[in-house]
Amino acid sequence: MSSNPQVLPLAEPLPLECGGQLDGVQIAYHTYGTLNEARDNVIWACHALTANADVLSWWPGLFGAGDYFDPADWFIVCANVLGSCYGSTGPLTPVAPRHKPLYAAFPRLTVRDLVAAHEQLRQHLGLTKIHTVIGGSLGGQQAVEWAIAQPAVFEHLVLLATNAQHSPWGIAFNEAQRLAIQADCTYAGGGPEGGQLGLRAARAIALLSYRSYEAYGRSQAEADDELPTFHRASSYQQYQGDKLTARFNAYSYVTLSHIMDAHHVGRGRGGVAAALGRVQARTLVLGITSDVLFPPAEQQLLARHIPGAMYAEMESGYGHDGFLIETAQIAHFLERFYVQTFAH
Ligand SMILES: CC(=O)SCCNC(=O)CCNC(=O)[C@H](O)C(C)(C)COP(=O)(O)OP(=O)(O)OC[C@H]1O[C@@H](n2cnc3c(N)ncnc32)[C@H](O)[C@@H]1OP(=O)(O)O
Ligand SMILES: N[C@@H](CCO)C(=O)O
Repeated sequence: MSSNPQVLPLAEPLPLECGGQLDGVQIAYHTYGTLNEARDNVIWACHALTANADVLSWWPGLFGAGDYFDPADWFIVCANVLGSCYGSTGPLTPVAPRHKPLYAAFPRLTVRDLVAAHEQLRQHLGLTKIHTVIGGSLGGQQAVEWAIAQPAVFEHLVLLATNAQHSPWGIAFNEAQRLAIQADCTYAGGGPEGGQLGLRAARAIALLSYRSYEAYGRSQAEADDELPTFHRASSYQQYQGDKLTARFNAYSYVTLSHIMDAHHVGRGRGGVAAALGRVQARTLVLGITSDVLFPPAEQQLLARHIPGAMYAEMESGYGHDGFLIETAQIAHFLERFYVQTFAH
C-alpha cells in the first residue's frame, strides 16, 4: 500500500441494524485529487471483500494518473469498510470501555451499517453531491444500498458483478469458508493470530468462486513432462492462501462474509423491486460472462428494477474477479454510459 489513510473518529455511537450500537467507531479513508469550486467532481469508490481505502493501489487501470478516473480531474474518495482490518474499526480494534479487541465476539453488521458509517464521513467531508459512486461485489452491494438510502446524493451509480440480495449459492460459499476458519482451533480462543490457518483454506475455497474453469486452465495447465506428484493448481491455491494471510485476519474475514450474506436491499422496504425503484441516480450495471459467484442474471435483475438503468456485459474469462482486472472494458462502457446520460 502507498500512503497511510486519514482517520475519522465518529462523534456518536453507531446504531446497528441488527440491534445495539458500536462505540468509538473510526473510519479510515483516502482522498485523491482536488475538489473543484463547483464541488461536482466527486467519485466515491467502494471496495470489495479484502481491499482497503487505497483505491489507486488495487484498481489500477481504472483509477490513477492517465486512467479513466484520473486524480488530475476528479476528487476521489475511498473509505475502508467497518469490520475490515485496514484502519476502520474491526474485530481486532480495541473497543471502549474494555479497550480490548472483540475478536470472535464482534457484533453482526449489515451493509446498511457500512453505509451509515460512510454516510457520516460524507457529511464530515461536506460532500453534498457525489458525481458517481462505483463498486464491485461487496463494494457494489454497498453502493446500491447507499443509493437507495440517500437517493438525492448520487448523480451516477455504477455497479459491477454485484446483486440486490446475496444468493443462497453465495451464502453457501461463504459458509464453507467460515467452516474452514472455525475448524482451525486457534480461532475460538481469540488473539490477533487466531484462525490464520483456517483463513488460508478459506481463501483457497473463495478463489474457486472468483476465477473460472477457463482461467485455471489457462494459467495452471501442466506440462507433459511434469512429475505426477506436483500440480500447479495446488501450488497456486496454497500461494493465494498464504498471500491473503500475510495481509488479512480471520476475524475481519468472518465479519465481512456475514455482512455480505445479510445483504438484501428489499428488507423492510417492501421487497427488492420496490427498494431498487427508489434509486434516482443514473445507473450503469455491468455483468461478467464467466462470473459464477454473481452470475449476470443478478445484474440483469438490478438493471430491470432500477429506473432507466443501462446494462452491459463484459466478455471475460477471468470470472468474478474480472471486475478488478477488465479495466479497459469497464472504461469503454463508462464512456458509453456518460455520453448517453449526458445526451438525455
Ligand atoms: C497489501 C495488499 O496487497 S492490499 C490489497 C490487494 N488486494 C486487493 O485489494 C483485493 C483485490 N485484488 C485481488 O483480489 C487480486 O489482486 C486480483 C484479482 C486483482 C488479481 O489476483 P492476483 O492473485 O494478483 O493474480 P493471479 O490470480 O493471476 O495470481 C498471480 C499470483 O499468483 C502466483 N502464481 C501463479 N501461479 C502460481 C502457482 N502455480 N504456484 C504459486 N504461485 C503462483 C503469481 O506468481 C502471482 O504472484 P504475486 O501476486 O506475488 O505476483
Ligand atoms: N477478490 C476480491 C473479492 C471478490 O469480490 C477481494 O479479495 O477483495
